[in-house]
This record gives sequence, structure tokens and C-alpha cells, in this order.
Amino acid sequence: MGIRGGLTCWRRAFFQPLTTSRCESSVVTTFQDDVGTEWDRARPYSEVPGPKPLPLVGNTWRFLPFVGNFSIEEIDRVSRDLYRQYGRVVKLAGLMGRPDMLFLYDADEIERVFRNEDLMPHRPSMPSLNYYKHVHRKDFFGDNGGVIAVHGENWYNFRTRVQQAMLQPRTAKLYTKPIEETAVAFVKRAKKLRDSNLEVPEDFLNEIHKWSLESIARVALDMRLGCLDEQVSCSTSDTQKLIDAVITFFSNVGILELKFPFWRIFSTPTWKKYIAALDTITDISMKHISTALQRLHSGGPVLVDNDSSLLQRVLATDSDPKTACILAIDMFLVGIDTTSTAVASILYQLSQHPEKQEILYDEIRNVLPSHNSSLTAQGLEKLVYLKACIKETLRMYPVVIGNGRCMTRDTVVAGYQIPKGVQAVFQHHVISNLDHYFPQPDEFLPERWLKICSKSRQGHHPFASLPFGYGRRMCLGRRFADLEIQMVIAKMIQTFRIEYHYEKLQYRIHPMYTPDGPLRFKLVERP
Ligand code: HEM
Repeated sequence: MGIRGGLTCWRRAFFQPLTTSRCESSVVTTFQDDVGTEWDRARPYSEVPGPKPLPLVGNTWRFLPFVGNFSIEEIDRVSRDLYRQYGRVVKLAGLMGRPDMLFLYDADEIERVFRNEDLMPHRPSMPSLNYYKHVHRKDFFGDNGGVIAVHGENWYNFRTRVQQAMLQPRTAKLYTKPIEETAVAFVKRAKKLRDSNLEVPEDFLNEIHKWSLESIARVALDMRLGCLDEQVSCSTSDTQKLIDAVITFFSNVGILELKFPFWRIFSTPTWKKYIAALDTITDISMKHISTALQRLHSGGPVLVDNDSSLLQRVLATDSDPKTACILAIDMFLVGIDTTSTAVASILYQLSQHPEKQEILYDEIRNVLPSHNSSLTAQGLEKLVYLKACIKETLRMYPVVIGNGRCMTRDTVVAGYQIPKGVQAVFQHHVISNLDHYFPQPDEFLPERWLKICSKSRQGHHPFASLPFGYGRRMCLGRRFADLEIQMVIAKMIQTFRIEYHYEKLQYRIHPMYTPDGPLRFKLVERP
């Protein structure tokens, strides 16, 4: 791939005034008119506090090694420092090749942005993936790019086609059995992997990734990949290639997005690795979806009833098999690392809080009296403490540390005039660890999610901890993620007491917010 788009395009990308929208949403109304005096009363954009950009290099230099102190792996620390230094709203301007960012640390303001969002909200993420889908592999995707890194009408049309099937609780419930089977296979494998000290190997996270991929494949492709079977657990299998490709994708996307975007000009080594990983994900997904489709069609036309799978439902609303395939690719892109990181983090937190683990064990034992008892959808509903442990982990350590929206119109935020095109970034990992929103924020207290108090149903600001996002672009896989996580944690805690006997782990962006270090859990079998 040579120089892309020519000099004119390059100049446009870098020197376009930052307040001009690069959002692709086509429904931009002038919020300014609606709020009238509010806009006039608000303080000008230039007064939003934040680190001052330098001439020519703006603030991008802060992400450079040696000279800058904004490490991408430690963006959580950077974000906390910015909050301490500048307060609840911080502007990061002068980022070459990308619009200004507005960091928000105020749940009321986040609520306001979310509640005012357009029909086609723009989540500012992954222009590099957008480029891959719309330019590099236009041959494959055409105008049907899925939802990840897709905006405007293309996003809206795709989401409308798949949303009902993905978010209907009934659909997720249909997967209780296969997801339980996968969780049981994972527990068996964990048991086998232990050494004489009952500890799992250093790369246990990779095993969790395999569990996650296996679970998503049951949902997206209606098939068992066999990720947890011994004979396919080798580095040359499609399964491992898919896991490696997803990890390569996530490890490089932050570099491509936040550092100086050389990839827009020529093929950097990072860009090449990234493209190769995406090609692997696309090819392997296509291979499996074709097999799944042949299997489905071999029984005649696809008819939908209450027991139909997600794949059958999607095929019934859209007969073009590409839609099911592209949905599967998106699920692989964002449904593996997120869920496995959450599980790693929850297991680690439970190992650090044995007294909470015992409360959870008692709850699970009541619902699942024997190791052979099956965990049904009704059984899962009774596991309220389990859900509280999951929420509490995601409050303290949200897997996706920040979310955001590109302003599709001029808007007043936190008393400032924020022009269209600016990217508001909601700093959830900072907010949900503030005393103001969650008293004793450093304490792991699942009980706080069980209390019912006045301000909201759960007694906390509903926009202070939003691990799955909110609104029209909310996580499309949330129901499946909930089911997978609850199931595997229940089965693990039912089977083992989980201990961790090494130095306390720090969390790092890796590329999800992950406990940083080998997860050498000691798994002591319960009677
Ligand atoms: C613990 C696990 C997960 C977490 C924490 C998580 C978190 C998120 C977040 C924060 C967003 C952005 C929402 C917004 O902009 O408001 C998102 C979007 C999305 N997630 Fe998840 N996710 C998880 C698992 C999954 C799974 C398992 C799948 C697939 C089965 C999935 C599919 C998606 C998709 C397709 C989107 C894009 C939606 C759109 O832009 O329309 N996620 N997720």
C-alpha cells in the first residue's frame, strides 16, 4: 500500500479546523438554536481547562516515548492526573490528525450528553478499522460494514437489522445450555491444567480467551469450535490464530489511534500487523459462517420459531449471508477480549476478597446443590450476589475504561460552548472510583449493589458506572456477555476456592483494563 489519498487529502486530514465536524452522522440539527440563551450564557470553548498544545506539535508530543508522559498503557493514570489538575472537564486539543477530545468526569454532564444524543450517535472509535472496512476491504464489506467503527446511515441500517435479535432477553436465554456446556468444559480444563501445587500456568489468561471465543462462536456461528479440547489447543489451529489475531488487533489499535497517525501516509509495521490480524479474523469468520450457513440451509429454508438461534433470526430478517458474517466478525472483534478480561478481573478480585467469595459460594450452593445440577435461566436470576460481585468489579475496574460520543451539533457541556466535531470522552474508570459517587470507593463492596436507596433504584448515580455504555449505541452483546460471565464464574466458584499467593497485581491498559501479570491462581477443589 503506498501513499494514500494524495497530498490534498493528507493536508485535509491534518489541517482541517478542529471544530469542523468529522462525524459522519447525517442528522445534524443545531442544538444551539434549541438552547438559545443557554449557549449565549455559556463560557467560550477556548476557556475549557486542559494541557496547553505547543505550536506545530500540539499535544501529540505527550504520547511520544521519552519526551511525553502520556503512556497509552497507563492512560488510566494520565486521565486521573488530568482530573486532579484541571477538574471535571478537561480539553485535550491539538492532537494531530484527530479532533479535540473533551474528557468528562461528571456523571450529570455525561447523562446530559447521552440523553441528547441523535438518532445516529457517533462513537469516536477506531478510524483505522473504519478505513479497513470501507477502503482497504471495500471488496468484502461494500456499504455493509457492521456496527464497529461504522457511523451514520450505514451503522443505523445494520444495527436496525440485528438489534432486536441481539438484545431480546429471550434470544440470550436460548443459549443457557450451550454456554453452560462451555463453562463446564472450561472448569474441566482448568482442573487439568493445575500443577502439583494446584496452581494454573502463567498463561491462564489465554485459556480464558479460548473459553470466551468458544462461547461467542456458539452464539455467532451456532457451532462448537473446540477451543477447549486438548487436540486443537495448539498454536497452528484456526482457534489460536483467531485469538492471536484479536489480541494483535487490540494491542495495535490504541497505537494507531492515539500516536502520530503515520499509517494514514504509509504502511508502518504496526499498520501491517494490524491489517494482517484483521484479514485473519475476516477469513476465519467467513470460513466458519459459510459452513454454518450450509448446515442451516441443508434443512430447507430457514424458519423462525421461539427456539431459533441468533443466526437463524438474523438470516430470517436478512437473507444476505454477508450480514450474518459481518455481525459475527464484529462479535469476534469486540466480544472476546472484553468478556475474558472481565472474567479474569472478577476471578482475581474474588481471590483477593476471600470473605466475599465465601458469601458467593453459599449463594451458588443454594441454587446448585450438587456438581451435576444444571444452572438454568431461572437459577441465574436467583444469583443476586454473583451479579453484585460482577458489577462491583466492573465499577472499580471497567474493562473498557472510557466511552465517548462525537458531538454532532454545537452543545453546552459543563457550562462551556462545545462545538460540533469535538469528541466527548466519558472517563468512567475515574468517575466510578470517586468518593462523591461511590462512598469508600477503594473497598470491594458487592453489597452496595444490593441496597435500594432513594436517588436511583440502586442508590447511586445511574450514569456513574456504565460498563456497557448507554443509548442507541449501547453494547449489542450485553445480554450474551452477562450470560457468559455469570455462568462461568458460578461454575468456577462452585468447583474451586480461588486463591492468589503472589504480589498484588496492578491494572494496565493491555489493551482492555486488565490485572497486569500472570494469573497464577491456586484452584482448591471444593467438596
Ligand atoms: C464484559 C464484556 C463487555 C463489555 C464491558 C462491553 C462494553 C461495551 C461498550 C462500553 C460498548 C460501547 C457502548 C456505547 O457506545 O455506549 C460496547 C459496544 C459494543 N459491544 Fe460490547 N462489551 C462487552 C461484551 C460484548 C460481547 C460479548 C459482544 C458480542 C457478542 C459485544 C458486542 C458489542 C458491539 C457489537 C458493540 C457496538 C455497538 C454499536 O456501536 O452499535 N460486546 N461494548
